[in-house]
Amino acid sequence: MSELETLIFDDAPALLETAAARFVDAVARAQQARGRAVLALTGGSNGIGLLRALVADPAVIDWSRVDLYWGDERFLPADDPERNAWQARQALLGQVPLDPARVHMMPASDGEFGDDLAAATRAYAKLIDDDLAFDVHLLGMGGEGHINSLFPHTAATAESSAPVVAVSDSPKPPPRRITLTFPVINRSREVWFLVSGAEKAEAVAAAHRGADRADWPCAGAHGTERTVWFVDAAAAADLA
Ligand SMILES: O=C(O)[C@H](O)[C@@H](O)[C@H](O)[C@H](O)COP(=O)(O)O
Repeated sequence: MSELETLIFDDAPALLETAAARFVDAVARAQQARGRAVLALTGGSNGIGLLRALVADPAVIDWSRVDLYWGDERFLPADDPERNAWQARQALLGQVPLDPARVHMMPASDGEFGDDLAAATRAYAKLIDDDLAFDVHLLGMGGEGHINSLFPHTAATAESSAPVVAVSDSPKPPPRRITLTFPVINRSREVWFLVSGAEKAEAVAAAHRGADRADWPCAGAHGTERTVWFVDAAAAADLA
């Protein structure tokens, strides 16, 4: 039976402090149980804020046994500061002893596949084996409830088999993106939402009442073992 935990904090810094401590613990537990920790990172202020919080004491994690993937990415040149991977590298990844072979960034538009979004998407899908389950999949969330690049009422959000899809017309710029889908998000052992701000309150409440994921994508993401909502008081304002 999967557990739902909703943790409410005064503000985003308090939320990130606790999420970082729990992250360290989750990585250690996964490494102890299965020899490695398989993680899906996310962008946004809190997704990157969590990585920044970890840089304070990086030695508490055995980075050599961490496998990193991304929940979504903007299909832009590798050195574009809008890319989640670029921001993650600045925040943390450039400063810890990761095994480069275990850092699976989504392709950039000036990489191996050039500007071919479909080929880049297929290549990333090859990395996501049927039995790959993230120990922790981090998620930020937009005010309309999007997670990764799964926006309300879109084909990517409705996808029920492909683990990775291309988005060519994202309602939020930039339009071209690559995203993991619900079939793979929902194989994760733990799904963690990192959400702050009053503009997120309606979506937080929709997810907690089990809304339809087509309307509120955030309502469709669950860990097989645990789903944790780290929210600040403003984002929790509409919870019963
Ligand atoms: O895909 C994007 O264009 C955004 O970066 C987005 O997905 C972001 O991660 C969420 O909107 C949460 O962002 P915050 O953590 O900044 O609220």
